[in-house]
Amino acid sequence: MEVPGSYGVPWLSAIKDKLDFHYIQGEVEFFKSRVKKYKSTVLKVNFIPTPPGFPNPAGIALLDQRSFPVLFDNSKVEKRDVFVGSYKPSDAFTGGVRTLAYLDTEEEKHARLKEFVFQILKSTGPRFLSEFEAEMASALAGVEAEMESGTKNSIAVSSKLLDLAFNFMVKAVTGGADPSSQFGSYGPLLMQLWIGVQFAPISPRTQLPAVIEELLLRSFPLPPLIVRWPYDRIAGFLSDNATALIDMGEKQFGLDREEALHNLVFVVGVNGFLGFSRMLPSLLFYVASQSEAFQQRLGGEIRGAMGDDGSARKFMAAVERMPLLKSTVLEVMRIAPPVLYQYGRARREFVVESGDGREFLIRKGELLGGSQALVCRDPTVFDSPDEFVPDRFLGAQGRELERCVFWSNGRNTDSTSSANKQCGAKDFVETIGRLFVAQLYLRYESIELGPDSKPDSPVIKSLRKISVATRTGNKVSA
Ligand code: HEM
Repeated sequence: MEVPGSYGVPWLSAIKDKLDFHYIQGEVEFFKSRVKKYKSTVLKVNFIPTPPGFPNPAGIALLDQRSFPVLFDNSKVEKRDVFVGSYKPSDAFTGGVRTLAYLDTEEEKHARLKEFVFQILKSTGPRFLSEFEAEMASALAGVEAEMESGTKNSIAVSSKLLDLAFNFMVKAVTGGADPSSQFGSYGPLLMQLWIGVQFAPISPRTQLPAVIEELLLRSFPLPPLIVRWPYDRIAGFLSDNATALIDMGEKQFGLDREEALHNLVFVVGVNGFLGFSRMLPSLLFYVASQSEAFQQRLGGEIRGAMGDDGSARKFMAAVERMPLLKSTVLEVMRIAPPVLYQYGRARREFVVESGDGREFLIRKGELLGGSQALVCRDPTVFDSPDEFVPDRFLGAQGRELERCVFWSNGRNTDSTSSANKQCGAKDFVETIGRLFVAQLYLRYESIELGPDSKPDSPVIKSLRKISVATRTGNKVSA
């Protein structure tokens, strides 16, 4: 059967669709309204970015739990230069190197570079956790000091979480080199500039007026030269301080030093910093938005498993004894996946089946894309899909559902490998998510957010520190 939907009038309809997507309907309604109109969860759409600067927006959206996973089938879908749809930022953004994210599994370099990333995680794994723990303690101390100064009623924490994401990633890969010694407090800003300009045409809505955003950011690719200076500074810092990893890339994986370096910058900046700068605020938002009773229950589980020792070492030993923590973090990844879209291009002609059992013909070369925000809320799989239900993944039935969460470019029950395109740090990311929440509730009994909090920008109104009675209770139960 032919895929329903229409691309409309060349250029004009694509531009109208882009305006709908960003400014008129919004990203979720854009897809939902078209699903309703064409009565199909597999349909033709114009993806962003669009003409004039980006001439090939036509694609097929896969918006249900049955069709979406075809994107992870390497025999049918290729990922060569389709990291973010039809848009491929110039290699000049990454020192002239075409980095791992843009390589298909059939390219020989893909497996080598992915193994390099696995080895980075393996060789620096414990360091990632301890740097995270130290940076988080310092971020929370900063929030508490601001609260105690009494000058503000509530504290916006997004910028502190950005610092946390930046510092722990950079310190972990450099073996502890302090980025503030070179960048002062501007490290995260340099990284944001580089990422922002590189991905401007497909970025979420900014705070700029729509017309300016449209003309400035979304009409044509921006020249890499604009962010050459911040990029060179970050790459220079890693080149000077992450020599052990670059040596490893060269000796163990036969990479060119420049290739190892620029892939490392991409991993630290785009994969790590950008990913965590989206994930940490939404973790805080969803967990702290729950009732006091839930926070007590979650905190009780964490403190019961870990006692007073909040160290990363103790955390790893106790992690399997915290099922509610695991379920809660996965529910945040389901309701607010940090990366919203997945894309691929049909390697050959094949048939895809939609959630309602219809079969559609996909032709070789067609651009395919899915919205995790919709697929992870597919009502045929998840009860109350728009509600945050932290217990969702508990028990045997809950464990069955884990396979239907897709934040990592693969099923949550799949394993990343050099033969697939799943996030190279899938397990590690969930571990950091759990460590983050555990650190919160080892320190606080409950957290109250201000009414102007949003998932991407939580505002803390009050923090109730662990009482002596709770502490004594932990010692008894630990
Ligand atoms: C919250 C943090 C993170 C999130 C949400 C995340 C998510 C993702 C997603 C969705 C992809 C697939 C992109 C695509 O091709 O469509 C991906 C790829 C990848 N991620 Fe992550 N990631 C995170 C952190 C990290 C970290 C810390 C590392 C490494 C230290 C990492 C390493 C990678 C690598 C190497 C790939 C490319 C895999 C390949 O091309 O085969 N990620 N990540």
